[in-house]
Amino acid sequence: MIQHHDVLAKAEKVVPIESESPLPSLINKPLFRLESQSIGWGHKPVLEGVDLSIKEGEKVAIIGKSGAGKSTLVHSLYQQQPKIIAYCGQEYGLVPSLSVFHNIYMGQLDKHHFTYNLVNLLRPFKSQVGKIRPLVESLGLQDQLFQSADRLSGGQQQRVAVARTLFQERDIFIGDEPISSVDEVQSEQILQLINGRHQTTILTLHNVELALRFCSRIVGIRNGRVELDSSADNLSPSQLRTLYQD
Ligand SMILES: Nc1ncnc2c1ncn2[C@@H]1O[C@H](COP(=O)(O)OP(=O)(O)OP(=O)(O)O)[C@@H](O)[C@H]1O
Repeated sequence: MIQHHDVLAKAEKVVPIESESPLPSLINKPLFRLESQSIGWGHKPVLEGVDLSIKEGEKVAIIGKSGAGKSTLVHSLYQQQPKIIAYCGQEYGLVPSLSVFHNIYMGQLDKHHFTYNLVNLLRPFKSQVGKIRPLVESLGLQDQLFQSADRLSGGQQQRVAVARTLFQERDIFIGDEPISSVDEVQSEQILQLINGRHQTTILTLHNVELALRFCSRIVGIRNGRVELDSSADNLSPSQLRTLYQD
């Protein structure tokens, strides 16, 4: 369980900032705000002194070398408002014996009655197949729609996990390395899909070129701190690569 340490005693907890406006869609309101926050696991902080405010409509890439604390940060953000966030973690969490269709359908399991889900498990409703088919086509999985997940390659499994997260149709998409196992072309397709379906996205990425192309803001983590927080317009790939140096 991620702990928000009170190392900095008055540090504000990560809380959604309530909009006071009757027209929230017209205002670039903060969804997350961290102030001098220490974040870690158990009693061990991974990140300290984190100041981070993320507003509706932002597309944020979290960059940093392996072990820097990217997952720790995005998972702590997810924990703040899990009901409005579609979260795609590094572990795919697929049910191996179930088909691609059924694994993706699980993204909306909570929207239907138990009986409906049971019938759909045994004999998929045409309406649900009709909703999921375009998604699998856009991810190049149309030939695997009724293939069980345990017969997929690693990259195919990752695309199913992304599809299941997209199928949740939530306001905010948080992806923890959602393109780590797919090729460059598929990476672009996935990032286009995520951006096309969500106004607000927070992605941990290792590909700095794609981060600059698909995200409007780059947050760089190094040595347990947020070392960079800038508009993507002002940055080059070589500048981002310095975050990977010791
Ligand atoms: N579930 C967990 N329980 C305890 N410690 C954890 C857990 N997950 C990560 N950590 C620790 O937190 C630190 C940061 O890990 P984290 O996974 O956030 O880094 P990362 O930047 O996402 O790395 P990667 O790019 O390899 O995914 C590491 O020291 C790691 O051992």
